[in-house]
Amino acid sequence: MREESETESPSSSSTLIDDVDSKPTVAGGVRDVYGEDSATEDQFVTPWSVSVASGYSLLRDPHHNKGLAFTIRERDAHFLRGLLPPTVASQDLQVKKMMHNIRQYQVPLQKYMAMMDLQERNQRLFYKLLIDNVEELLPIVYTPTVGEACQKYGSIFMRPQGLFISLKEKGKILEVLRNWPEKNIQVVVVTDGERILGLGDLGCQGMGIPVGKLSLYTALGGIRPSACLPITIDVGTNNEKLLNDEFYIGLKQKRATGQEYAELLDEFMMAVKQNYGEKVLIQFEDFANHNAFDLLAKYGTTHLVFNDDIQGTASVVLAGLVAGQKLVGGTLADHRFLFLGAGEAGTGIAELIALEMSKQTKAPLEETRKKIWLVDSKGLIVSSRKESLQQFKKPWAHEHEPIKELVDAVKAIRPTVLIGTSGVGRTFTKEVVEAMASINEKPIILSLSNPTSQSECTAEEAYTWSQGRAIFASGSPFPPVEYDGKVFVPGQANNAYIFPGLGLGLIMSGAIRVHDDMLLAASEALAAQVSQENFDRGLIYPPFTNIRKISAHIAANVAAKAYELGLATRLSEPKDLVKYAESCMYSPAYRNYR
Ligand SMILES: NC(=O)C1=CN([C@@H]2O[C@H](COP(=O)(O)OP(=O)(O)OC[C@H]3O[C@@H](n4cnc5c(N)ncnc54)[C@H](OP(=O)(O)O)[C@@H]3O)[C@@H](O)[C@H]2O)C=CC1
Ligand SMILES: CC(=O)C(=O)O
Ligand SMILES: [Mg+2]
Repeated sequence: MREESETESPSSSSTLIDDVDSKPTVAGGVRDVYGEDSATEDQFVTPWSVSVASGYSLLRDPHHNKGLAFTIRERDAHFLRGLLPPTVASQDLQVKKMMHNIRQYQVPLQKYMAMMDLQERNQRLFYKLLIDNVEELLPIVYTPTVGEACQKYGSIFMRPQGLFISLKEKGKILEVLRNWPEKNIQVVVVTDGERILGLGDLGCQGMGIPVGKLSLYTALGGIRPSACLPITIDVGTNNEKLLNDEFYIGLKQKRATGQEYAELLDEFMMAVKQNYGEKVLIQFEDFANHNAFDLLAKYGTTHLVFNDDIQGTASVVLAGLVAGQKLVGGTLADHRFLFLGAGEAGTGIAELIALEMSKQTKAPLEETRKKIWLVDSKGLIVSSRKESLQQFKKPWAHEHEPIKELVDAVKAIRPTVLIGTSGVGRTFTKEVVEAMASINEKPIILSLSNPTSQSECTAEEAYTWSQGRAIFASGSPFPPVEYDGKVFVPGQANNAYIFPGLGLGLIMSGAIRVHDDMLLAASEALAAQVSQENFDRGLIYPPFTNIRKISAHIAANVAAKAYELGLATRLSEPKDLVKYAESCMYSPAYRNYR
């Protein structure tokens, strides 16, 4: 019975999982994927039938299509003769050709569309391309281009991606989930589109974000594409432009709030767990902060949930700061931190830094928090504002006179680290960066807001205004900068370093809950991947080129923590977790068809 499988103890579920433990696949907690055994007599079951794709339909099946890479033998065996020109090409040659084609496009959005088209046509080639050219293609399938794609989503897409669940599906969400062709889902990335990057409320068009994030789960973290499910929950939009746009693809109504919103989300959360089991990872992405913190708190105790903007961002920034100590010296507790932006990313990062400091120094969290200051749209967060602050800001309301402007806050707090999480571009002005540079020999400046247009400052501004002394990283990538005869390579502080490896670690250990210590474990693993060569170039993050290796190390550290905390349900802990993580990873190489 489904009810039994959901409430079974970790040890009983692991007995079942142990059957597949020996296989190098990323196993989830989902059994009886077709619902055949668990259905009672009064429940309906689906009459599943399995067919073998061949001929014309094989060429149009993105999961199995290989295009010109079908061998002559395969062409004969699968009725493809005549449907393809005579040449047989290797996958490597196909990659070369696709990269050549993509580089012809001058406009990033055209490259994005070419990539999405490839994903719909030949999935393995898409992932091979992305894995082999990750530095070049990440800015296309992810920030910044994905932001523009979301803004224009309604008009650029021919074929829908992911699953759309709107208010109209209330009461039927389980049925909607069952419309998705894959049954063995391990990771769901879900948004309600209200805070898409720093672009605000894009409603239903936010779908580009879960689609993009899950492409990275596969390319960077090795989770099989068939185990990934992008979902957009459409409760309306408050974006007037979209509401008045005849091509808008979502519900044309103001956002549902309060009980109506909560009930839809609750039905969704229950349906996902019922359909995919309790070990399906649900990643909340780009929700507005007035829902994000509550959803995380509410479902953190009942589901395997993780908020990428609060927790993933925190983990990646902490890693950069820990690594950065090699460049600036001292320990975390020797620093003072100032944030512009006190929302999900800002307070999430602040809390994880305070936690790590507390672990390192044994000082209570209330004490370590005092080294961290945040500025929101009304100015410095101080105790005199406490009554009117949102809950998640209250821990940061320290004793200080009110300050309105960031530059004045920099001068008063004298931070060693300045972090931008405001979603507002060009807010780290020349005056602000110069103030940081006058206080610190090597100011750490992180402009985390995405996409590029919302970055608090550009790499060029950070290096120029600090006379080449800033240690700089940004949420969206910037090209290298030449200043005073020296080339500076900015790093990318983006949660894309963390969530794929974190997800893999959770899945491979069969974790049932996400714990803050796992975020610290992920940070530690990422920081350890920064090489001396990276430090010598002023970097506090390793390049994305090695991301699969990095993800394997993150996954191993996270899984080890899950075992240590008793949150892992796969009881036979692999001896070498890094090797095991690598062996679990999806490979996009073509398979031979019999
Ligand atoms: N690099 C990365 O990996 C990540 C980057 N981000 C980026 O961070 C940005 C913020 O995201 P998130 O924290 O979720 O957003 P939130 O909406 O939760 O928070 C934004 C915060 O910025 C403050 N703010 C807005 N305008 C100003 C201003 N002009 N001056 C000072 N503060 C201001 C808001 O103030 P108030 O509370 O008063 O309204 C709020 O505290 C986005 O651009 C997002 O793309 C997010 C996650 C990961
Ligand atoms: C990177 C990311 O998650 C964001 O900007 O929202
Ligand atoms: Mg996000």
